[in-house]
Amino acid sequence: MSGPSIHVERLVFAYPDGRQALFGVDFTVQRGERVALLGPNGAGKTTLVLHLNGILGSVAGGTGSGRIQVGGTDLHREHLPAIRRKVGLVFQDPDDQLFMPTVRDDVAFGPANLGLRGAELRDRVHEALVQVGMQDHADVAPHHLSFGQRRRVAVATVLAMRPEVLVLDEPSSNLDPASRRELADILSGLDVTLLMITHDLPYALQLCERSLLMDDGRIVADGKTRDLLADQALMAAHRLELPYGFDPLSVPGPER
Ligand SMILES: Nc1ncnc2c1ncn2[C@@H]1O[C@H](COP(=O)(O)OP(=O)(O)OP(=O)(O)O)[C@@H](O)[C@H]1O
Repeated sequence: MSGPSIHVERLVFAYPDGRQALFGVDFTVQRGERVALLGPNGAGKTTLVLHLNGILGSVAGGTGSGRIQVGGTDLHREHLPAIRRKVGLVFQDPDDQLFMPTVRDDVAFGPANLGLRGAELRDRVHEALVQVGMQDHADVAPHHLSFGQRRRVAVATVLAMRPEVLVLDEPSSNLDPASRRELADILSGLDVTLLMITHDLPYALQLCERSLLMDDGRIVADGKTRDLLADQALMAAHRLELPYGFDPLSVPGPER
């Protein structure tokens, strides 16, 4: 299926304390695209993604204006349950998402709330755990897993809702190189639209053909990740730094 998956138009937002975080954000992400959201601390990245399923915005405090559509549905108060099924958020800290006695219970929580029961629920949970390679850990308590495994289970809790859009906040943070690579393989194999906040620029290059660069509540660049990272003036102007010796032009990008 093609067509826009996320469409944001003239999005403006100020927190209840008056702090303006978004100053008119416009972008569209097509279905199945993988897009990195880059930018320095305080650029507005989290504020933007929290709008995508109505956690923030005029519906939930603060003042704002603009238009958000997910899968062609306008984000209005009356569509919030539908939008929240379409947009799955994976937070930076998996422990914010895991609170049940076992991995299976955590992954079942969302679909059970949707009304799934019995074999249908079991199949849904198994499918999500297979997607992240954690099917052999279904009966384990999440706090007995490694951080990398907990992050994969957090992704599974969201995938079990069969979202159209998967939004990840810093998916590679605190992962060792092997876990980082395993997660990249999992994410690149998913059939979803993916929007990923990251300060890990090589990870953005590896996973996302396209990047949006935010600063001061605005999108200041939108293009191929490789081109953005190779633009030294752009990078310096927005306080982004590649690891020492890393040449974005010498690394193969995502195969799509
Ligand atoms: N709950 C809040 N109340 C008031 N201001 C906030 C709140 N959360 C964020 N802000 C402000 O909004 C602006 C954007 O913050 P945001 O967290 O969206 O940036 P970010 O790009 O995600 O940063 P980081 O990379 O550090 O996570 C900042 O100036 C921040 O101080």
